[in-house]
Amino acid sequence: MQAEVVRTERLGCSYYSGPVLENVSISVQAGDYVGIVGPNGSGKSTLVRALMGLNDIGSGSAELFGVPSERFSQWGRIGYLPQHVKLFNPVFPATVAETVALGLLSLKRFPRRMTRHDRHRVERILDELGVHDLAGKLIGELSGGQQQRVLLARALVNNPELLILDEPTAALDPETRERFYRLLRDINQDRRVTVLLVTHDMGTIGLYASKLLYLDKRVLFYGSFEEFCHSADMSLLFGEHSQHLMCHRH
Ligand SMILES: Nc1ncnc2c1ncn2[C@@H]1O[C@H](COP(=O)(O)OP(=O)(O)OP(=O)(O)O)[C@@H](O)[C@H]1O
Repeated sequence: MQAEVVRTERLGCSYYSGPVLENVSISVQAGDYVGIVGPNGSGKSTLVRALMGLNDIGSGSAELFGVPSERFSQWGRIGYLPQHVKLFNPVFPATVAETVALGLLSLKRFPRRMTRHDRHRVERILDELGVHDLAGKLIGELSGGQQQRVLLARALVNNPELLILDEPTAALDPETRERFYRLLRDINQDRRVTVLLVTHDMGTIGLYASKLLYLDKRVLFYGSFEEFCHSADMSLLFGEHSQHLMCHRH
């Protein structure tokens, strides 16, 4: 049996303005690549923020690696790339290597020192993401796509088992976006990292993700792409043309 990485049971979240998510029940298995889609304001970011302990859970429950989220503390097992990461100011005084090293240091207790092994890990991940030659550059001098790769390197430097990304491709040009998606696919397939990816790239996500979560304050669909593509309910919801566009792989 595969290990369960994320489980929510009738999860609900509210802001002062009212409920945003209701009755969300999902189970994510190790190795899954879940595309989380839905219209603006449908609660996608709220869901991943609730999993990360950044939003309160109003009702129901969530578990990470089998541990109730309120008691979960092994944050090194999760890499998180939040939405709207501000691109860095050109004079921000940190190099690429230092920015990635922060991903390691932030999980250490005081005194927060880099070991030789840590430096090696930073170098290796920069290499894997193809930004090794930028290691000594100031992060603010890089293009948006390069900065996004560096932020992904920071999220990956602890060798997380689960990677949660909230609209990571929003600022990328189409070519860089494709490359980013291929990179994530390789991370998911070669390293067996479980991926939860919030996106509006409805036409692209079908090429890469193994499961689809369609949210609109509640779960409208959760299952494999095969199920999605053969669902008459989803044809009614999206229209056959849009469903076909998302299903070109299947
Ligand atoms: N901090 C907050 N305080 C109050 N309301 C909020 C807050 N954050 C989000 N909301 C509201 O909650 C709802 C869901 O927002 P959320 O950001 O989760 O949606 P989303 O599906 O990620 O949207 P998008 O695709 O536009 O990024 C929206 O109506 C939003 O206005």
